[in-house]
Amino acid sequence: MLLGNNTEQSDPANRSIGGFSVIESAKRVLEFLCPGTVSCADIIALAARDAVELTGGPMIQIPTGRRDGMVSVASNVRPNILDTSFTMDEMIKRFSNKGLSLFDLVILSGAHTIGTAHCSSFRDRFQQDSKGKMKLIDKSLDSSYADELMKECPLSASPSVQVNNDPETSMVFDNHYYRNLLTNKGLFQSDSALLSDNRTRKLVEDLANDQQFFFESWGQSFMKLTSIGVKTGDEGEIRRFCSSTNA
Ligand code: HEM
Ligand SMILES: [Ca+2]
Repeated sequence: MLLGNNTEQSDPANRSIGGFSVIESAKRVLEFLCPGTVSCADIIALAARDAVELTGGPMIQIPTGRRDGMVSVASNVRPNILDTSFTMDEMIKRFSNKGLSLFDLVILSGAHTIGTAHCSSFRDRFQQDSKGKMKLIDKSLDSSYADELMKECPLSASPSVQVNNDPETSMVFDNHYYRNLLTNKGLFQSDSALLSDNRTRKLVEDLANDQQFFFESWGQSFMKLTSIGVKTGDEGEIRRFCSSTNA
């Protein structure tokens, strides 16, 4: 079972993930043309790869042949992802558990150059006092940026309100994310941490100054990301529908 109580999708950390119907449509076409061949895991990896290219990022070739898992339990979610509140050491640990380096952490975080976030993922970085004035809680956040965020995310805001991750070029895969970090305008605490930490500051500066360097590095780190824990051979299966296992 992949949907419903206690599955990976049911964990609140996964609540904002969308696009499942798009993956299912791609699967429908593939099953019609070429049954039992392309896994849902491959479709998702290729969709992520294509999203980067379609928004102006680097073109990357990645291997296919992933097989789909048969087990989905909510308790597997939290230990395998990061939270925006993590310290640098916690992030490094989670990444190294997957064979990813400190370099990969800085490069892959650059994905926050596109897309959006719900207010709840950064609202604890500032507070609104009784007069409506912004009080900065996290001093690594630029206060005028925090002011803007508070206006977009007032306490009265609906939980569905979203803001752009990279306000000026949220639809463009560029190195603007790193430029934002340099001016203390990282949206999540986990973004700001990359500039605050001595181990990663220089790399952030280099990426902010050299988009080509970001694009080349992205190719390498994304390749590693899409190779983690891949099932091959007789492990798993090729699902017929991405929303359920075959059995
Ligand atoms: C380093 C640790 C990371 C943390 C703590 C983190 C956290 C988050 C959070 C909280 C959001 C907003 C979710 C919401 O409120 O709707 C988000 C959005 C996003 N993240 Fe990350 N993320 C991390 C790494 C990554 C990586 C490695 C990638 C891709 C390689 C990535 C790609 C994205 C994208 C594309 C969005 C925007 C999604 C959308 O527009 O729907 N993130 N991230
Ligand atoms: Ca951008």
